[in-house]
Amino acid sequence: MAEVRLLADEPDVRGAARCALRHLRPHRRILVLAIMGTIASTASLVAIAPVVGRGVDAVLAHDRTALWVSVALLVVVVLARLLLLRWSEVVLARAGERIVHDLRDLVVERLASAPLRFVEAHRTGDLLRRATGEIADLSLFIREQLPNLLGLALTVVLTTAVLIVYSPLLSLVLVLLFLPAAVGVIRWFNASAKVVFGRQAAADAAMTATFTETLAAGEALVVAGRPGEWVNRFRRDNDELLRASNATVGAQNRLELFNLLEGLATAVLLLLSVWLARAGHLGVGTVVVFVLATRNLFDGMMGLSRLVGELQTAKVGLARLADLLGATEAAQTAAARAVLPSRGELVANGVRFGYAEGDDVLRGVSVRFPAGDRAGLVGSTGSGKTTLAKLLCGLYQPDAGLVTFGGVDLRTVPAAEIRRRIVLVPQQVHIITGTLAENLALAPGEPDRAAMERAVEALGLTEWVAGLSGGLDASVGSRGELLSAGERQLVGLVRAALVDPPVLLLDEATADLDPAVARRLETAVERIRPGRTLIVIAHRQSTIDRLPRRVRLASGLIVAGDVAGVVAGVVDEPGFSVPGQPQNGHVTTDRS
Ligand SMILES: Nc1ncnc2c1ncn2[C@@H]1O[C@H](COP(=O)(O)OP(=O)(O)OP(=O)(O)O)[C@@H](O)[C@H]1O
Repeated sequence: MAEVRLLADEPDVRGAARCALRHLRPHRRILVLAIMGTIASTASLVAIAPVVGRGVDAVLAHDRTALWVSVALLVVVVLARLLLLRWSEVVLARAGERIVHDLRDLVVERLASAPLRFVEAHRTGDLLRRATGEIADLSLFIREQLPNLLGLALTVVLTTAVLIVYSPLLSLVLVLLFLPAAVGVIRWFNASAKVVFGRQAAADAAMTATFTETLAAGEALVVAGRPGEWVNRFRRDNDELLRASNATVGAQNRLELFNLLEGLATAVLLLLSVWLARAGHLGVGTVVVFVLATRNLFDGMMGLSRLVGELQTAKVGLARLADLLGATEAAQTAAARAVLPSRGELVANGVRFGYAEGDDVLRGVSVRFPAGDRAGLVGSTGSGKTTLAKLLCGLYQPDAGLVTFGGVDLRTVPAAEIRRRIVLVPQQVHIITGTLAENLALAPGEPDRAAMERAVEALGLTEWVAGLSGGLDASVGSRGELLSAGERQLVGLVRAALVDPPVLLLDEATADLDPAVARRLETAVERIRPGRTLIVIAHRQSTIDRLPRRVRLASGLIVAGDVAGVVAGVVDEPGFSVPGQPQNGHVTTDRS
């Protein structure tokens, strides 16, 4: 497990802002433009109250010119507010969509090049939630919450300045009445927000993950007569999400105290300002400005407090997304540049590997496959054959020991280069919804139709393809449901032939194969073989019998009485080693 850093369900939100800034940087020009628009539109909003106050004073002073100037000014600021607000909303929406588009691309790119162990070690639904839901939350943040946050914060600051300019005394009363209570409410909210929003995001991801997995396992559950299990598993996660959501609503309700504070403060201020106006300490225009501006201030504070809640969701989502980008970036920076030779010996030396810490499946496997070798990898179920095959083709990296091809350590070679030289046809060949040709096109190197036809012919599969309705354009159904396990492997073999690698590893399908398909597979394997190394994880006796050499994994985990732990390796020649690496491999080569 040394090669992957696992994702946290509730990652620390502290690094999230830094990560966001990094990804926002390429879009800074459009963001700065939109932010300036938001600032100007907020300034126009705040200017409305003083302009109205000026108009009221002009009416009271019977000054028609001043009144008309105030009316004209009011029209200008209201129009400016509307136009600037709309403009900045459009610009931010565009910027948001662009940022989110780039992030989606980046996440998929990172996931596509992440180590297989990283993808396997996480629930599909969790990765899906981070790659879609969490990015959508970020998009919402940029399009709506960011302009709101800026607008409201600026409204509060500018309105406070207006209030202080118009009446320092009333402003002081307002601050004394409102501020300590407001700070208290926000602190009370924050105390629970840190926990509940993270818990809700994790519960949401868990529910998505369970839903995705149970959908995939639906057929198995129905066949086993236990569809209720699906519902039960989902219900457990759904109930947890409900509890987490209730806790979030509870935390958000704490913010409703602002309404009460607002009512109280407005009442006190109104009474006080009327009293001050009657006593001649304040002009009526000032009272009007003060009441309007106070309203703005409360609206701003209320909006801000609500946003604080929404921002927690965005922050937690961003932290989960940042966690994914950070973990997959670490894997990328370790990327290597070496090139593999076109022929060579494939060697595993002292290879140790485990899926979980302290539970090694392979404990010092050493084995050589010379160029052009034909070998069967055999052993009981769970002995680690597939695991070894994945190590031999660089899909996993050993926790200790080395895998080399032509003397080059696979850890130093980029994944795409390894795929050109060593191809694994897995037990369950992955098929996408579409046609046979679309599936063959997934082979590296973007093969064209002529190359596909040549490969099909070379493997002796022309008749099989012609028998499918539509030939290469035959639909394989949803995720290949129209193809049998053996036929999927035929697709995998044609993909391999399109790459033309010097080493082919075939993890034979265990399912009972239709004799006709089994024959086709055998022919295809024979035809693909010349000149290349062929390693077959053999499950069928007929395959084992045909291979001249067998490499046996003896219970990849435990061999009783072996002090070095488990030895599952097999080598033709014992005793080869790589400097600095332990050598635990045992030799059991069968020759027919
Ligand atoms: N992705 C995985 N995550 C965790 N454990 C795994 C994973 N894949 C395999 N294992 C475990 O590793 C051990 C070896 O599995 P592996 O599939 O390599 O054996 P195998 O010899 O190929 O078995 P079979 O013949 O049934 O295909 C098993 O105990 C299996 O449960």
